[in-house]
Amino acid sequence: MRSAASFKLGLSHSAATDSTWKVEAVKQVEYHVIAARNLFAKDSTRLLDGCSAASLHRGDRRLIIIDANVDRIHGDRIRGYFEHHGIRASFVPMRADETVKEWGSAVRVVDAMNGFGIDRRREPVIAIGGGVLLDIVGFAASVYRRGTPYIRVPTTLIGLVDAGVGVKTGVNYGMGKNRLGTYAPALATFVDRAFLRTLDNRHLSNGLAEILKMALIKSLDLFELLEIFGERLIDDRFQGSSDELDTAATQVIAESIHLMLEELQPNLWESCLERCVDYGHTFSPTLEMEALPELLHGEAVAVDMALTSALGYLRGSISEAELDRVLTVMRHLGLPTWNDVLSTPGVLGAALADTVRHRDGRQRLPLPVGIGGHHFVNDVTIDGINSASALLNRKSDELRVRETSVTKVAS
Ligand SMILES: NC(=O)c1ccc[n+]([C@@H]2O[C@H](COP(=O)([O-])OP(=O)(O)OC[C@H]3O[C@@H](n4cnc5c(N)ncnc54)[C@H](O)[C@@H]3O)[C@@H](O)[C@H]2O)c1
Ligand SMILES: O=C(CO)[C@@H](O)[C@H](O)[C@H](O)[C@H](O)COP(=O)(O)O
Ligand SMILES: [Co+2]
Repeated sequence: MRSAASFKLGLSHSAATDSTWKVEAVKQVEYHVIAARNLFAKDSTRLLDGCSAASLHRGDRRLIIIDANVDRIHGDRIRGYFEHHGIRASFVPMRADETVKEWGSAVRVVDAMNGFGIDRRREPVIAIGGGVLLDIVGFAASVYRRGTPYIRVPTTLIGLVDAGVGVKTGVNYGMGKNRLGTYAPALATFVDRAFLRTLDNRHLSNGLAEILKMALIKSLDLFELLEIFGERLIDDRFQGSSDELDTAATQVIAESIHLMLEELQPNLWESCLERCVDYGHTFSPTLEMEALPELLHGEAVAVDMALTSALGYLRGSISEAELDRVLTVMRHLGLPTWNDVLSTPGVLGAALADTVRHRDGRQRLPLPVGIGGHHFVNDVTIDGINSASALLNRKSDELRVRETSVTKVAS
């Protein structure tokens, strides 16, 4: 018989005292964001080869959760692709917009996984759709059997540059934006801007808000690209109908993803809550939910960025000329700089208070420094926000008047 002393244990503890065990483990994470034009063209093997983890060669069937609108427009082509490559694909079309980004939709995905009898490790769920669909499917997959692999194919601009590249999943709960969620990277995301051909102007503008966010806090170069090409990229739906627009579309999307991943990779689990990518997301979660369905996600982010740019000007971190330049670009990109929800009594204070709870008791509020820089502040007061809101209201009115007179002169 072995004596107790002969057991070799990996964890250390002292038998002489009441024991406590400390467990430390590191989880290695690897995922891929892969640019792939015309992903579902029959001769494209990008999705098949993808990367070893996301390869479709493992097993010959797949569960595909697809945004119902995307299915209506692109479904035949996508079905044809899987048939062509001998993969038995089960399609589950789902309505996916902010008003149904809720627990019940996640349950529908869980039901689909149960119905399909998904093989937990070798049959990644494929999510095809906008940010809402990706967030819902990612959430459901991450809790199903405590984690089932999934692959993302974003079909909106927000999906391509933001919702498809990070590790956050979630659904709204009550008035709480993304109140239920997990950190769960997809195996891979395939970024195919051909999908943007069928996206309407408003949703293209919506995605440009998140690109503008990256520009305002990190890159004057990207901001200038948006100034020069923003409107034309919307008209062209990022399809690259000329060499110049093709280069601009590629640069804007790639740079935005790159800047985002630069911030995410060292802080994937948000152990540091001073995140510059939270810019535009201090007041907007509350504004978006209060105004739902009037404000899209990117529009609420734009209103927040306009407000905090005005605040930055009043605090001396950006000049008035820079503030005007930012507001002008927003308008050119088809984004609002104002929404009346800003005037709802108490809403800005409540929004800040909720964000402070989200950021472990401090504001950690990213504010612009010039265009392309940022710093974090913790001393914003309600009076300061109200002054910024009043200034923004006035400037937004002036912009509208100027736009109306320009339109009159043009007609
Ligand atoms: N997880 C993250 O890190 C992250 C990051 C940014 C945003 N988000 C979330 O993303 C959501 C917003 O995503 P969104 O802007 O993509 O909205 P969305 O998913 O609601 O899509 C917008 C609309 O476009 C339709 N659609 C999708 N693709 C289309 C296409 N190719 N052609 C025509 N119509 C198409 C959809 O059916 C929908 O009606 C928000 O809920 C936001 O919180 C998540
Ligand atoms: O909107 C999102 C994620 O939902 C992104 O654009 C953004 O970069 C950040 O993740 C936001 O700051 C949101 O963070 P959180 O409030 O969901 O924690
Ligand atoms: Co966002």
